[in-house]
Amino acid sequence: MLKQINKITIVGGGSWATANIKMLTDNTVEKEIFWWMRNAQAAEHIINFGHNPNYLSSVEIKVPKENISCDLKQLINQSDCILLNVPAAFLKEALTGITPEDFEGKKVVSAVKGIVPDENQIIGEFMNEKYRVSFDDFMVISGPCHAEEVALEKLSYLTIASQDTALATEFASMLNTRYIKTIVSDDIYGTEYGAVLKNIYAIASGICHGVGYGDNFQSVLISNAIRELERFVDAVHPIDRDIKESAYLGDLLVTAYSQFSRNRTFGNMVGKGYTVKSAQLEMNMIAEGYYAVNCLQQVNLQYNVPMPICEAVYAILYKKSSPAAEMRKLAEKLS
Ligand SMILES: NC(=O)C1=CN([C@@H]2O[C@H](COP(=O)(O)OP(=O)(O)OC[C@H]3O[C@@H](n4cnc5c(N)ncnc54)[C@H](OP(=O)(O)O)[C@@H]3O)[C@@H](O)[C@H]2O)C=CC1
Ligand SMILES: O=C(CO)COP(=O)(O)O
Repeated sequence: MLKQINKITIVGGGSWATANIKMLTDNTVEKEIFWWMRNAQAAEHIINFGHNPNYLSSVEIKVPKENISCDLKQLINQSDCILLNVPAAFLKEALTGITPEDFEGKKVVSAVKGIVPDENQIIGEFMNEKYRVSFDDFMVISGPCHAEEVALEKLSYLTIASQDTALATEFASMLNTRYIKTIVSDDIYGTEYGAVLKNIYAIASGICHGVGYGDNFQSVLISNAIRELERFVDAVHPIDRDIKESAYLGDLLVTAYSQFSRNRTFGNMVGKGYTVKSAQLEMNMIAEGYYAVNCLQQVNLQYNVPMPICEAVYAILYKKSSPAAEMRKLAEKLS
């Protein structure tokens, strides 16, 4: 079958974008990679020294110098596939000046694990509604995988989801390496919402740790979290899915327990008494779950799924509820 993807633009300059660049350029399937980031100084540094100065700086960047730019429109127009990798809260800003025509005939991949604020849409819905990207041309990269472990070439598994599983299989073949294995799925909604929710549960896990709960309680929290996640994705998009698969349970586990998790680290700081603002300032990175829990409250107005863990995190982050008191209340609702 004719190859559909030949030229890929990665949109974003953070850790996960850097890790995606590494995977795509370590993989030997023929393709050309372009890289957009908003930070001109960082782009200049990468062009001169071959390393991202701000994120995963040990990774050697093998993108041709002339393919790294801050001009997104030009890069999109040169590509047949666009991989979105900025945090959801900044996606609209990153796409300023880009029109539906720019995306015409292109494949779009989301490596974002968040909800677009105000629109309260997952990335597939947002790209479909605002940029007329058909769900048949849309893919999601997810699964339990921290950028830091990709940098260390630790064996990791990614799930590529699309309605068009032949397209997902083609894209997956461009990520496989000695240290990356890929799984193909057709569950865009479950994969996107699963990734959004696990970030919120990782914040809950961090908060619990921060206020002093131990491993025994953590495991009860996470076993309740996977049931809450399943209730929600089944309500939004009821298909036959096994929530124990790596894209759902696996991603929840790695984010809730890993030392590398931004969401867990952020929650831990909040549990220890940092304000939301000071925790955010302390981290050079973005905890998507902070934005997502606010959007999710809105989305769930349609579905009314019982979500006590999300509600507790929302109350702590947005209503200034005491983490210790909120977790004590939550503990009464877990089983
Ligand atoms: N890191 C990981 O292991 C994984 C991350 N993801 C997902 O990838 C997405 C990107 O996250 P990640 O790469 O980790 O991000 P990081 O936390 O590593 O970096 C933050 C990114 O956000 C950008 N940013 C910060 N503030 C602003 C702002 N005000 N306006 C515009 N952009 C801003 C930064 O740009 P700048 O450098 O120019 O400030 C940078 O690109 C998220 O949805 C995340 O959930 C998914 C799987 C794994
Ligand atoms: O999605 C991730 C791991 O699969 C990354 O999670 P964090 O953003 O919490 O680091």
